[in-house]
Amino acid sequence: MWRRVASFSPFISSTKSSILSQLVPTMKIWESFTTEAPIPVNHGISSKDSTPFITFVLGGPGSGKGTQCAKIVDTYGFKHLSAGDLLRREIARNSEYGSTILDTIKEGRIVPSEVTVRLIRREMELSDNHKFLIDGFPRSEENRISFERIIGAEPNIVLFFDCPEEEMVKRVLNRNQGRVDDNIDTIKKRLKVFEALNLPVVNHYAKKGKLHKIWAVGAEDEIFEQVRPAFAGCEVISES
Ligand SMILES: Nc1ncnc2c1ncn2[C@@H]1O[C@H](COP(=O)(O)OP(=O)(O)OP(=O)(O)O)[C@@H](O)[C@H]1O
Ligand SMILES: O=c1ccn([C@@H]2O[C@H](COP(=O)(O)O)[C@@H](O)[C@H]2O)c(=O)[nH]1
Ligand SMILES: [Mg+2]
Repeated sequence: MWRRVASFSPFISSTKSSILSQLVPTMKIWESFTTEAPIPVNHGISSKDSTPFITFVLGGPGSGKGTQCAKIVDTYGFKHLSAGDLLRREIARNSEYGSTILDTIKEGRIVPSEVTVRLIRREMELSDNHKFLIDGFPRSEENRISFERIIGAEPNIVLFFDCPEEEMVKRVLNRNQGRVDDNIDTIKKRLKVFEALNLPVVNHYAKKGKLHKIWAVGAEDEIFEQVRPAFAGCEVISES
């Protein structure tokens, strides 16, 4: 059943246009990152034996995407690619643009699409698996369009974990994984960005009949029971 995406948030006061203007750092900062090894347009990943089977996993901060992805990996054998983890890895390995990515994450903004898609594409190319769970991406229409242009593929399935804001805030503040963005100031910013930009992506895939909306409140196993039907056509590798 469809539920209304959380709105009238106590944290969300800015208009969409003011959010949009704050989202990405000036492109100049990223110019050399994205041009030093250009991503061929329409490159695709056609060198792999199998056509990729792509699942996008959407939902607000703390909605439980990572938690449910672990179950999907165990049960259906997907390769989990968390866009946030790939960006955090760039920070951890002190890559040339790690500090700019760090600043963007601290501000709860969105890293330019070409940077993120390039990281995702690299992981897809390196993987022997052809079933991918892309977690926390695309966060905006611009992200979505960039992925489809650069990878040359659309997702087969899109999961959307729908969770009330109060619950998301509570979970993120209790997460205790030492993430630089798990603090109330950054959470407010992340929620504003999510509210402003997520819905068009969700609507796009709903119109295409690819969206599986999941009520993300309750026990983790109960939530996974709502996830299973989305993968009805996939082989079960382990009953969990
Ligand atoms: N159904 C649930 N009920 C209560 N807590 C949960 C549930 N699912 C996950 N959690 C907890 O909430 C926190 C956030 O979960 P998780 O990291 O999976 O969210 P996420 O959507 O990946 O967040 P982010 O977008 O910030 O990466 C974790 O501490 C996790 O253990
Ligand atoms: O596609 C993406 C994914 C993530 N980010 C940035 O990383 C943080 C954390 O992401 P999580 O999915 O919660 O791990 C997010 O707030 C963004 O700042 C991004 O820019 N693009
Ligand atoms: Mg996560």
